[in-house]
This record gives sequence, structure tokens and C-alpha cells, in this order.
Amino acid sequence: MAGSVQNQQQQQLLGIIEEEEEKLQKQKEETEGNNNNNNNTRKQVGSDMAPTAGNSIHRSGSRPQLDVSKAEIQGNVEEKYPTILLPNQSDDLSHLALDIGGSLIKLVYFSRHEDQSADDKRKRSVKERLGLSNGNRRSFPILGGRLHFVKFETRKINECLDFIYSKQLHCGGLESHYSDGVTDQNGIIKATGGGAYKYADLFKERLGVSLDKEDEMNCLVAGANFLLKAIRHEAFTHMEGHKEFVQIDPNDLFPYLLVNIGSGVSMIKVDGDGKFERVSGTNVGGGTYWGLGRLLTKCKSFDELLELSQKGDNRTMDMLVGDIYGGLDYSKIGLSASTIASSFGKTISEKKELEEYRPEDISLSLLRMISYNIGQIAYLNALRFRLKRIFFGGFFIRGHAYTMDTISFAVHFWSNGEAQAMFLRHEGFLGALGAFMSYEKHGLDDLMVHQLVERFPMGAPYTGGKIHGPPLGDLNEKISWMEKFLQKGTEITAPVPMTPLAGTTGLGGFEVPLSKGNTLRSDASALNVGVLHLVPTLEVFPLLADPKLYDPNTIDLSDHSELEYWLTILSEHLPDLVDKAVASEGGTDDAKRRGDAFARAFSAHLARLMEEPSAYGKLGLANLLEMREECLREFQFADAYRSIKQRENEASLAVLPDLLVELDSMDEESRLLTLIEGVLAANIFDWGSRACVDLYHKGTIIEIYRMSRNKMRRPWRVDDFDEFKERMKMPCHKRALLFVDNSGADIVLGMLPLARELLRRGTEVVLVANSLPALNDVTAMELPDIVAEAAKHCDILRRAAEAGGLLVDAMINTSDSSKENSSSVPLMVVENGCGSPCIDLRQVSSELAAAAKDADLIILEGMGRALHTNLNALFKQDALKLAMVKNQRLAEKLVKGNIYDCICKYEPAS
Ligand SMILES: Nc1ncnc2c1ncn2[C@@H]1O[C@H](COP(=O)(O)OP(=O)(O)O)[C@@H](O)[C@H]1O
Ligand SMILES: CC(C)(COP(=O)(O)O)[C@@H](O)C(=O)NCCC(=O)O
Ligand SMILES: [Mn+2]
Repeated sequence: MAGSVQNQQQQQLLGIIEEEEEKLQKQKEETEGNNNNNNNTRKQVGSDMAPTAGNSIHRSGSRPQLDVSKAEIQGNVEEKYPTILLPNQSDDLSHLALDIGGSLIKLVYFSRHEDQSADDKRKRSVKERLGLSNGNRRSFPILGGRLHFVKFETRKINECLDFIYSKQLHCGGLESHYSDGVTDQNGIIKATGGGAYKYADLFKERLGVSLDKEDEMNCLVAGANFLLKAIRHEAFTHMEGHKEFVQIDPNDLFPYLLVNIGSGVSMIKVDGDGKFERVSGTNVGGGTYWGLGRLLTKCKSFDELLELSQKGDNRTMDMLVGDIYGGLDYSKIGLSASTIASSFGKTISEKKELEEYRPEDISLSLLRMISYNIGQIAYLNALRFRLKRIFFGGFFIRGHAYTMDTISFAVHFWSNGEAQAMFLRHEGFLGALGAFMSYEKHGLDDLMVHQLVERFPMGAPYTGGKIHGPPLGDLNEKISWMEKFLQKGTEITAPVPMTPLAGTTGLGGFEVPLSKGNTLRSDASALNVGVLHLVPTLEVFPLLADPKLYDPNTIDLSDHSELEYWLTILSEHLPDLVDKAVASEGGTDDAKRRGDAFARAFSAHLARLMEEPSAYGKLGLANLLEMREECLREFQFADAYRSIKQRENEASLAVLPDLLVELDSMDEESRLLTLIEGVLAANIFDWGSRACVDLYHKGTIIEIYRMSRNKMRRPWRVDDFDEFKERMKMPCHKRALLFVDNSGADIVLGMLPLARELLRRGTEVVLVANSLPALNDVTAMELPDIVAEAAKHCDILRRAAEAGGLLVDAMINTSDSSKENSSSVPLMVVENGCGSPCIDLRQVSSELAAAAKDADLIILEGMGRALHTNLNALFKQDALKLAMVKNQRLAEKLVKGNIYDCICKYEPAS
């Protein structure tokens, strides 16, 4: 073997990393005067064997294929909602509810997704072993699916009918998929709002369906209660340009005042589920703003009117206290000069005609007048019934910063801070959701927070509008939308401007909004809510010490510089990712087109988040990293790193036997250390880290692994190894959950040998891997093959894998075919329920939850699962967190260290 060449390369690599480290160290010393005395002992572990071909990797199809044959865009592509025909696509949409208001029609519809993950051998054996059954699965629609939110203007009801027809939403029903004794409800759609009466005949005529009318107030309350109980961070406050999400305790929700600002305004005192009273209302509402605004400004759309207000100055319209008092405050009763004394009052003393006023100023003055008035009446009603919390909903709000600030100001001011105004992310959909909930068999009654996953609103920019023809899937639609956005430049990225207010200046007074010139995104509200995925099999990880206190994210993205840093990292990584993704799909023209669309969609989301970090709800680094994966899947890139993973697995499996021989020659204590070092060193194979990807150009997988291993020096940045070692001298753990990370060396030369050690000591091992691909992470689908391949070289692994039911096919190839497998504790594989490099332990698969019940050791591995998330998580059982930090800033922030530092954090059961 070309040992000397390899050694040379190895030395070079070592040199490169050390240079980098020296530079960093120098910088650090310069700034901090840091004197770090590292222990320089090095070990030579590893072998010089060349890689051979080996195992096969499953393709992991995450969703059904879309039939885009004969697809065409109809009409003008420049049109806002181009018509797209997918004549051959059949869809799985079903279940629809409507709220037909005076201004807008709101649709909530459910699309079922098949349980796509095939019931493979691994799953079956896991089910058997962990005693899982399908018994707790209920009928429709709790099988899993998505809730979508769409709206149309009531005056354009035909667009809505077309939309329903094109997606066949009116036909989807219970009977078509299930036959569990439900009466035939096809042909009936739940609907609320006045339009359920007014347009009943039209629906019958055009779609052949009857509208089953539900009481509007009932629906509003049911919708609000559902959202506040089931959606994490549904509610938020908005004061002086600052948005903050509030977590409402579902057990401490009532009583509250619900103020729904639609065309008109309803104020409802809510005391419980189905327990409410409409206590007040006002006819001065959203319809008033839009109606008067249209007359006074000649605006053609609500959006245009709202957008004008961004650039307005209401002082040209409103009579201020200062106008009356010669520029002075009326301080005796607490009125500052800038307080509005009389909305539109200034226009009486001037001889100007309507045309001489700026439409911008008119719009703003009107918006303030109406918002403030509603805020004030809401406060009075809260006072009347001693309610502390007021939730505002309805489409008038439109997630518009200035509207929310005005309302909040009124409530805060008049109540002396006693009452709090809160807003809802699904503001306009309360009634429609309530109508949806009123289906007898919707199955959502006892749905819990952990079963709902809100995805970024990938589809939002393309929902609504005219879509004709048979039901359509949306891939092509999305792509053409993305292509259009390129032509239109900034449309999708233009944020709803956040208006940093100049501060309030006394009673009822605001300065003018500062925001200048930004356009309001055409459908801002749709972009603010994502699609709700219902995943009934998700559970809270049972070993969390206190799920209520658990927060997966360790990095605070509300710090703007932090957010900017991570968004830039993701954005810089994009070209390389697109290359990989396109190559993974064969580099075809279709793949290129999808890759391009993915890049645009993802950049658009990043740009949006840069402008308004909380646009999609509370944002953590884990959400950002998951968004990237979701976005890839959205454009049907099932596994961008497929071939890289395969290559690295093969190379690593080839050197595994030598590593095992080397390990077996050691005594127990040094073996344990070598194993942990091995895990940390092998975690360097991370295709999500810029620094690491740069490294890969400089050597082969095995060279880099060896180099990384040679560099392992204790003490590590966080080094609890000695405590862990002490624990390992005691009676062995019963069952260990190993949350594994990357493919290749990471799993094969790092985690598998550690698993083998635990098995050897009599601990059952459960390898916990991703359900769906994310970067180069190994998936639960891929693991059995890798284990089988490794088991060819190792009796311990083979027996354990057999005992765990992992080696059904692979048996034939084993070198030693003796079948005395009963002596071993089992090795199993379970999926974690997610498809992200990070893990939120509030939402894990039922498999994992079941496996966790008997576990007394948790090992979390990798930067995503053990550093970005969960570094601070507390568990009921012993926990070991192992990772190499592959990002300088993260190292500084989290552990005051440097890139390539290692973390070995051991925490005994708390
Ligand atoms: N795209 C839009 N078109 C018309 N009005 C809108 C739009 N977006 C927000 N609005 C505002 O929302 C109000 C309607 O709110 P909504 O909650 O849907 O009530 P309703 O059920 O009475 O239609 C309108 O009167 C207007 O102020
Ligand atoms: C996505 C990751 C968390 C994956 O790391 P892993 O869990 O595989 O150790 C990591 O690659 C990451 O944070 N990357 C972005 C930082 C960077 O490029 O430096
Ligand atoms: Mn990873």
C-alpha cells in the first residue's frame, strides 16, 4: 500500500487544520490573553486498507410521485395566478370547510397522505419487539395529512368555486377512503358565515353540494380554542414593532375576550369549550376601513390601501391636541401635543378638496381611527367582565404591524397595562377552522400539540387564484411560480414592513410610522401561516425530565446578528447543495429546473426571514435547518446526498475490520476511551458544515478520518469522560438509545463500534436514526443494510442484529453461519420521526417513544442533535452528548472554544 504517500497527505491535512487552529488561537490570545495548555498526547488508530465495494443503500422515496405528464400552463404566465393543468394527476384531497364572510371566503381543507413509509421488515420487527400495534390508530383523518388555509374575496366567489372544483375538494369525503360506518356525507360541506346562507344555491348549482350551516360564533370560538390549545406559539403580542410569541397554558386559557375583526366586529367572552357569550361588537370594522378607504383613495384592492398607509402621515388629516393648544401638551389630563384629538378633524379647517390630500395620509388616518376605536371598545368590554386577556382575530389585522401596534397601544394604555392584547397567527381562519371541527368524524378533538407539525408555508405563494381542470398536484405549479418570481424580481422577498415606531408620546398618541417605500407583499397573510401537518404517531419523548421546560434550540436567533450569521451560512451553502441535489437526480434537465426552483424558493424564504424573523412563528436554528430539507423535498429531491453517503459507507466499511481488531487488542478502559475518541473524530464527516466540506477536497475519507483521530487530545472542550468511565464500571445499562448522525465513518467507524462495546457489556442497543434524509445523515431505512454489512466482520454485531431481527436476508452471507443467536442482547433500529439534522424531542416517532420506555442510557451524537439542539436538555436517565464542533462561531458561543473542539458531556439521571 502506498503508505508514504498517504502519510504525506495526512501530514499535509494535519498541517492545514493546525494552521487554521493556530491562527484562531492567536486571534483569541490577542484578544483574551488566553493561556491554554493542551495535552499533546497522540495515538495512531486506524488502518491502511483500501475501500472495496459493499452494501447497497435503499432509495428513500418520501412522497408519492406526481404525474406531471401533459402538464401545461394555460394563459398568460405573467398573470398573477397562472392556470395550470395537470390532466393526469390524481390527488388525495378530501374534507373541506368554508367560512363565507362579507368580504372574504376562507377555506380550510385537509389533504390526506398515505402512510408512505412502507411497513418494511425493520418496522415489523421493531413493532414486535417493542410491543407496538396499530391499535391506537383511529379513522379519518387522523391517519395523517395536512390542513391547508386559503382565502378568496367574496366578490370573486367564482374563483373560489373554480378552486374547489379543480381540486375536487367538494367530492373528497369519508366514504371514498374509509368504510367505518360513517354515514354518507359526500355532497355536504360544512360552512359558516353569512354566505353559507346567501350562496347556498350557488354551491348547489355549481358544485352539486349542500352547505351544512354552522353557527358563526360557535365556529369562531371552536377555531380559537383549537388553535390556542393545539398550536405551539399561536398567540403573540405586538407592541411598538416588537413581536413576541406567547405560550398559553391550555389548562389556563379561560376566560378570555375574543375580538374578531372581519367586515364588522364581534366581541365574545369565552369561558370554555362551547361556553361563550357575544357580549358586544361594533359596526366600525374591516369593511369600514376597506369601504371608506376605497371611496376616499380610489384604491383597487385592500392590499393597495394597506400598502398606502405605510407611507402615510396622518398629521395632515388628524387634528392633534397640539393643533388645538398651539403646539402645547394638555398635560393636566395627560394629553401630549401629538395625541390625536379628532380623527380627520384637520380637514374641516382647511379649504382643501379630497383630491388635494395624499391617499397615503388618508389611508393611515383611517387605519388608525378604526384600529384605535376597536382597541378601545375591546378594552371596555374586557373591563366590564374583568378579563385580562384579549385575543384579536379576523382578516382586518392581516399581520400588519401598524394595525397591531395601534390596537395594543389602545388596550395597554386604557387598561394601565392590566389587560393584554394578543394576536393569532391564523387570525382570519378561526371560523373556517371551527366549521372544519364541526364535522362529526374529523378526529381532531383530542389532537395534541405534539401531533401537529407546522411546516414553513412552502405552498403559500402559490395557493389561491384560478386553477382549472382536474385535480392538480403542485410540483409543476410551484416550479413555474418560482420561475415567475425570478422575472418579477423582488415580489416574493418584499416583506411586510416592520414599522419601528418612534415611541408613543402620551395618551393615545403615536408618531408617524417610519417605514418608507416598502411594498406590502401581495398575499402577506397567506405567507404567514404554514400548512399544518397532522402526524398522529408523534409523541413527546418520554425521557425528557420536564417537557414543559424543554426547549430544543440552544442558539437564540432573536439576536439579530446571530440570525444574520446563520441565514448567511445557509445562503452560502446553497450553490453546493443545489449541485448535489441535481446530481442526485441524474443531472437531467428536469432536475436542473427543479434545482433552480428550489434555490429560488429557499432563498426567498431566507430573505423573508431576514426581514421578518418571526414571519413563520417562533424561529430556531433547528427550524431553519429543517426548512432546507423540507424545501428540497417540496421540489422532490428525495435524497441529495445519496451517492456521497454510499461512497462513504463503502470506504468506511472496508476499514472497519482492522479497527475492530485494533480495539479488541486493548484493555477495557483504554478501549472505551478509544471508542469515544472514535465517535468524536468520525463526526467530522458533515456535509452541512462549510469548513468540513472545504477539508474534503484535501484528502480521502480514510485520510481525513485518521487525521481527525490523530488530533484527538484530552481534555476536550467539555470532557466528562472520566465520569462516564466510572459509570461504565458499574452494572451495565439495560438499554441504550444511540441517536446516530452521519453516514460513512461517523456511523461505521464511530457509533457502530460504540454500540458493539455496549452490546458486549450486555446492554441492549437501539440505534435511533432519521425517518427521512437530511444532509448526509444516515436514515433508519439505510441502517439495517449497514449493520448487516458490518456484521459480516463481527460476531458480536451479528448475533445482536439477529437477536434484534435486523439480519433476515443478510444471514446467507455471514462468514460464520452458526446460528446460536440466543446468547446476545438485541441490536435494533428505530426511526426518530424527523427529517432534519436536528431533533425536537417534543415530537418523536411512536417507535422511539416505545423504545425509550426501558432505556436507561441516552447517547446523542453530532452537532445538530447534541449542540444546535439538546445540549441543555435534561433527561430522566443517564445521558451522554458527543459532538465535534464544526463551526467557529458556534464553538465560541456555546463552549467558549474553537472549531474542531470536541464535546463529551455526561449527565447522570436527574
Ligand atoms: N385581500 C383582502 N380583500 C379584502 N379585504 C381584506 C383582504 N385582506 C384583508 N381584508 C380585510 O379583512 C376584512 C374581512 O375580514 P374577515 O375576517 O375575512 O371577515 P368576513 O368574514 O366578514 O369577510 C375586510 O373587511 C378587510 O378589512
Ligand atoms: C447541519 C449541521 C448541524 C450538521 O451537523 P452534524 O449534526 O452532522 O454534526 C452542521 O453541519 C451545521 O451546523 N452546519 C452549518 C454551519 C457551518 O457551515 O459552519
Ligand atoms: Mn448530520
